[in-house]
Amino acid sequence: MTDQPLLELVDVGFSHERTRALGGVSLTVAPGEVVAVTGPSGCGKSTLVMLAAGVLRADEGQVRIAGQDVGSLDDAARARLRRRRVGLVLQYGQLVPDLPVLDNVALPLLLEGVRPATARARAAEWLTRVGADLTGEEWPGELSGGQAQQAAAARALVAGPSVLLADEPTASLDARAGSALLDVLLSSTLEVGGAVVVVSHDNVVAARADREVRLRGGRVAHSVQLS
Ligand SMILES: Nc1ncnc2c1ncn2[C@@H]1O[C@H](COP(=O)(O)OP(=O)(O)OP(=O)(O)O)[C@@H](O)[C@H]1O
Repeated sequence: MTDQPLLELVDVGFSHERTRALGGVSLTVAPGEVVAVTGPSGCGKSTLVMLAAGVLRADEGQVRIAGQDVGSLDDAARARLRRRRVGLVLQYGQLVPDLPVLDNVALPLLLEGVRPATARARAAEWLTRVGADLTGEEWPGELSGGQAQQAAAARALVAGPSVLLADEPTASLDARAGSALLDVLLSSTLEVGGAVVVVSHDNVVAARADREVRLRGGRVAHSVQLS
C-alpha cells in the first residue's frame, strides 16, 4: 500500500451563486483515517462533502480523489471516478425514486457493467450488513427516513469505495441503529484500505474519528488529532 492520500483539498474555495460557502480550505486524508467535520449550521460542511465527492467543482484550488485532480476531468470521467472511488451517504438517503430499493443499491455495480444477477445479489448482502429490514422490492417513497439512510449506506458501500463521505449519516436513525450503521460504514471502508470523512452534529459520531476538523464561516477553524 502506498502512502498517497486518498483525498486532498488544497486551498479550495466555492460559492453557491452569490453565497461564499468555503474559502481557503485544505484537508488531506490518508488511507485508514476517519475524519469528523464539525461546525455550526451554515459553516460549509455539506458543501465540503459535495466538493470532496466531485459532485461540485471547486471555484478555486484543487480537489484530488485518489491522486486524480477532479477539476481536470470532464463530466463523464468525473462520474466514473466517483462511481469507482467514492461512496456518498447523505442525510435523507437521496435514492432514485423510480427504482426499487435493490436496484438503487446495485446501481453503482450495474453502471460498471456487473451482471444484474450478481449486482443484485451483492446489493441484497449489503442491505443485510447495514441492518436494514428490507426485501429490496420496496420503492424509495415507501421507506422511513432511517430505512432510506440504511439503503443509501448499502449503495455507498456496495462497490468498496476508497473514500466514504457521509453527511449526517445516522441522523434519521435511533441511537442503536445509528451506532450499528456507523460501525458498518467505518469498518467496511477501512477493511478495504479506504478513508472516511463524516459530518455530524452528534458527539458520539465525532468521538469515533481519528481527527476532528472544525469549520467556521467556510474556513477551517481548527483541526485536532483525537487518536
Ligand atoms: N444550493 C445552495 N444555494 C445557495 N446557497 C447555498 C446552497 N447550499 C448551501 N448554501 C449556503 O452555503 C453556506 C454553506 O452551506 P452548507 O450547507 O455547506 O453548510 P452546513 O455547515 O452543511 O450547514 P448545516 O449544518 O445546516 O447542514 C450557507 O451559507 C448556505 O446558506
